[in-house]
Amino acid sequence: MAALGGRGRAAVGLLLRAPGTGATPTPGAAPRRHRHKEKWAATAPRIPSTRLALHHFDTSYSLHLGALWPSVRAGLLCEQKYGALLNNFAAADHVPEELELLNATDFISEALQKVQQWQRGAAVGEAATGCQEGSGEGRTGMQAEIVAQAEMSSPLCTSISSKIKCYTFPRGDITRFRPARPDGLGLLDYYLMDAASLLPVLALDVQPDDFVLDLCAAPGGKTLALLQTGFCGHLAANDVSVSRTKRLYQILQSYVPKEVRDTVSVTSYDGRDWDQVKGGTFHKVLVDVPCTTDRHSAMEEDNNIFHRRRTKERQMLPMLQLQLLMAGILAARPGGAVLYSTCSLSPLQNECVVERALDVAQAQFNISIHPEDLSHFRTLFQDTFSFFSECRLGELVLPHLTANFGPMYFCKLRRE
Ligand SMILES: C[S@@+](CC[C@H](N)C(=O)[O-])C[C@H]1O[C@@H](n2cnc3c(N)ncnc32)[C@H](O)[C@@H]1O
Repeated sequence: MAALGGRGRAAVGLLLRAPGTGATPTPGAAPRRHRHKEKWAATAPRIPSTRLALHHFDTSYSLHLGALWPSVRAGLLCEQKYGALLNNFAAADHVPEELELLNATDFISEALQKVQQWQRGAAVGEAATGCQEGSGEGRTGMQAEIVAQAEMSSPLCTSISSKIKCYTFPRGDITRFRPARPDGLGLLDYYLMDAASLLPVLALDVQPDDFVLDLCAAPGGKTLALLQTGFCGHLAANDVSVSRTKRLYQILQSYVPKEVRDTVSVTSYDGRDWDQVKGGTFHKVLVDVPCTTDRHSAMEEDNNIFHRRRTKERQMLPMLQLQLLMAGILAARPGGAVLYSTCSLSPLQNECVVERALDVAQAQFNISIHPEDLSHFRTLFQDTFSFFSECRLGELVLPHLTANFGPMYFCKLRRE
């Protein structure tokens, strides 16, 4: 594979000059190279990266999220909540019962049941009022609401893979899951992850025999979830980091039987060059990009992208994200879907990257892309997650003390 100069990368370089794609300056920004400043820098007390991150978030997110920011901030600074993704490949039939005894529920099947109830409620209401289908005449306010909910949620109901099961504790319940256990063959019974990370996988809506590309796959939580659908005809899992790719191998080894692992190809390419290998071939592409990982940046000094030494890398993130998204778009076949996701609240890394990709795809490649409406996710999963209702494009899960998942941004694009 060529190291540089993929079609997407060059085109993005030409078009990415607009203001607003760079990260905002923070107190951590590198000083200009003057002798006296270097001397000062060597003796100045080191500001923790977590503090720099919080300062940056306070400045930009208070503007973006307004009155919601203090609550989201508290969520970021408190213990994260997990979900237990059941491993369908393990012999673990007893696990659902064990988890339900603890008061955990599978939030996906619960949401599907809710839609079915709404649909039944809507049908009964229509019958009772003799209201003509689609006309809406004669509905009470309550009936109209039920019908609206049923209609909004039905696209998801038909598309969601009910094979993915993920248990979470109810809002406000901060019980922790026990560590995963092996079955008789050594496969672990569940995978603990941020339950909001499953939403991009559900939105991708993998269908039987789909060719799926996971462009930034390591350490592999979403790869594992994609495999739980049982639908991937072939799964290409790629990540540029060799060390993180090893972690992906370990997860596959611990959760997936050999015959299924054999349908997965793991590579360590720079994802920006992917179109030079296998352009236009995938039905579904997941582009889960590197980002400011806001929760980690607010809490952990280790490997923190707000460290002064990483200022340039951080400022270049939106460019890298755009290049990766473009590579994902070029890897999708016409009619295929691309799912872009981050674990950041930053609109510069979220909506702005998607909007720019739509422009680049049209202007440089004559490819039309349509963002798909995922607002029914908000209706369906409102009991489990707190959503931001004002994204220009895509959906955003906000951390909240009673449902401390996310942040998770996801946006689905359809290639024409
Ligand atoms: C948010 S993480 C992915 C998490 C993963 N999808 C999961 O669910 O476990 C982003 C990943 O992008 C990878 N990455 C960074 N730059 C990349 C590039 N140019 N090409 C491919 N992967 C890249 C990083 O190594 C990192 O593992």
